[in-house]
Amino acid sequence: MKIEETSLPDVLILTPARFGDARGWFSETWNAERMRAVGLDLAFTQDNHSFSATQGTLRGLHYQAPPRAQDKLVRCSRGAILDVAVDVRKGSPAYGRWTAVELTPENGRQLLVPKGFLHGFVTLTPDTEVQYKCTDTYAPDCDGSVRWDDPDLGVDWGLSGDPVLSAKDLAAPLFRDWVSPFVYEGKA
Ligand SMILES: Cc1cn([C@H]2C[C@H](O)[C@@H](COP(=O)(O)OP(=O)(O)O[C@H]3O[C@H](C)C(=O)[C@H](O)[C@H]3O)O2)c(=O)[nH]c1=O
Repeated sequence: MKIEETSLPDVLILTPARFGDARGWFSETWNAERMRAVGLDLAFTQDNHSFSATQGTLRGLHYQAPPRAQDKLVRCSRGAILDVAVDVRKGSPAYGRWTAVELTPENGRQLLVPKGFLHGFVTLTPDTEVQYKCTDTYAPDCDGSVRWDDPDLGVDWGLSGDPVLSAKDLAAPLFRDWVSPFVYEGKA
């Protein structure tokens, strides 16, 4: 597993090795024992899979608040996405800063988005599928979001037109009107 930093110190890119042969290739997309050995001790309890038919579908910026906060390991198994994480841990030196990484089945990249970060993605092709592991199960009462196009965050989604959004995302609050439930406790 290749582990790379992004422009946000605690958001990592994990790219599993691919073992090729005449049939194609095999890859371990997650191995808890190997990851614990390099200091990534994550107990995933839920796997998610979403399909977005239209290019330019934007899901985000979302979080699940404590005590049900989730670390997420995100990968794209069909199509392509620009995956975005925003540090919203009060007291973090990177508070309000974002990073974006292109995930495709071809590049095999997975984005590790820790607790305390907003998460969202925009699809770069039609018929895109995203699969991600979470370290807590779904808790609707703790589910929250912030505007994808918030002017203070200034995320560059690379969009050429209006995105396809859910009603929930259309109604999300602005960053300045929102109080983060997360506190920075040093490196994730
Ligand atoms: C997140 C979730 C949703 N649902 C149900 C609730 C709704 O009936 C339906 C769609 O939910 P939602 O519109 O919140 O789905 P997304 O817009 O893809 O939300 C996700 O998108 C961003 C990228 C995330 O990181 C989060 O995992 C999550 O917020 O699935 C469940 O049953 N379980 C779940 O864990």
